[in-house]
Amino acid sequence: MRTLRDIPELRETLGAYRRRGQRIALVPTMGNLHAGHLALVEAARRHGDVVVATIFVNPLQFGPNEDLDAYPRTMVDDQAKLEEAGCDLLFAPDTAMLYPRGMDEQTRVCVPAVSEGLCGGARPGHFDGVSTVVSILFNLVQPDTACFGEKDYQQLAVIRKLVEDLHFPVEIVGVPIVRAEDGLALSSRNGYLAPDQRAIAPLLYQTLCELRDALEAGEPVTASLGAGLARLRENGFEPDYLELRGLDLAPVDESTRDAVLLAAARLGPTRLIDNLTLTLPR
Ligand SMILES: Nc1ncnc2c1ncn2[C@@H]1O[C@H](COP(=O)(O)OP(=O)(O)OP(=O)(O)O)[C@@H](O)[C@H]1O
Ligand SMILES: CC(C)(CO)[C@@H](O)C(=O)[O-]
Ligand code: BAL
Repeated sequence: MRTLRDIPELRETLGAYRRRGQRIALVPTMGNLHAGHLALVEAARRHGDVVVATIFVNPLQFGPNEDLDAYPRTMVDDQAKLEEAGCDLLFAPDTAMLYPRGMDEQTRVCVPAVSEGLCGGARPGHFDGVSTVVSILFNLVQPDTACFGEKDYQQLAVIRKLVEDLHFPVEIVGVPIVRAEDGLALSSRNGYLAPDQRAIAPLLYQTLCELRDALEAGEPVTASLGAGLARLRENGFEPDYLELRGLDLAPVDESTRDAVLLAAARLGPTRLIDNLTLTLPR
């Protein structure tokens, strides 16, 4: 696996693949790779002849009081994991390579409506940062396919709309959430959890599972969500949100059947997100 850090070299290398008629599958990440990321690489291998991963901790999607500086950077480990997983090329630019004018002057992409509320409400500007960097990566790599995790459910919805609205010729593949044995969704930020917090963390997923069972059995939505929030708070979580939405993230109404429970909650300084789909009874 080759690691490239600059744009001209990336374009030249990808041009050669394209001239040979090879399909390119992209896996964008922020690094500190775990089995969730490697599931994206596996999906990419099924969808393309050449797998290109990117590692870039994107300052544009972090708020002023978020963990940009603390975010784990583990390049040597990540390269070994990608190589082992069958990735062909890693693009790992620095900030000046992607944003040569600096943050303030950077042209931005905004995907309205679907970026609002949920994580977009708790992290203002976050999805503009994601949409901007993903647009840049799509323009640089020009992939046939790009793989994203369903753990970041709203992000996936934002990217699907971005691709439609800006007519990117890229097929978006959503990859199911990879979990630890106790149910906790794998995430780089799990590494911030102290042992006592790590022991409590699976309760987020357990709460979603219990809520799913209650809602599928016809329990009332508002009261069930209220009980879920109370359970999280009693156990030391500070929830940002716990919501039931349609699969397209529209609010639910009497006609909604397929739906998704979405949650974000902080345990100390660590922000965890998770989601679970379900079918509401008639
Ligand atoms: N457990 C997981 N299962 C499936 N996909 C995942 C999982 N964790 C992350 N991904 C996906 O990997 C891609 C890169 O995510 P990222 O590098 O931010 O990892 P992360 O572990 O989610 O980190 P963070 O803690 O910052 O949320 C995204 O498409 C994300 O949805
Ligand atoms: C898609 C992404 C790589 C853009 O920085 C990031 O938001 C992530 O890791 O999910
Ligand atoms: N996994 C999405 C990237 C972020 O939280 O900034």
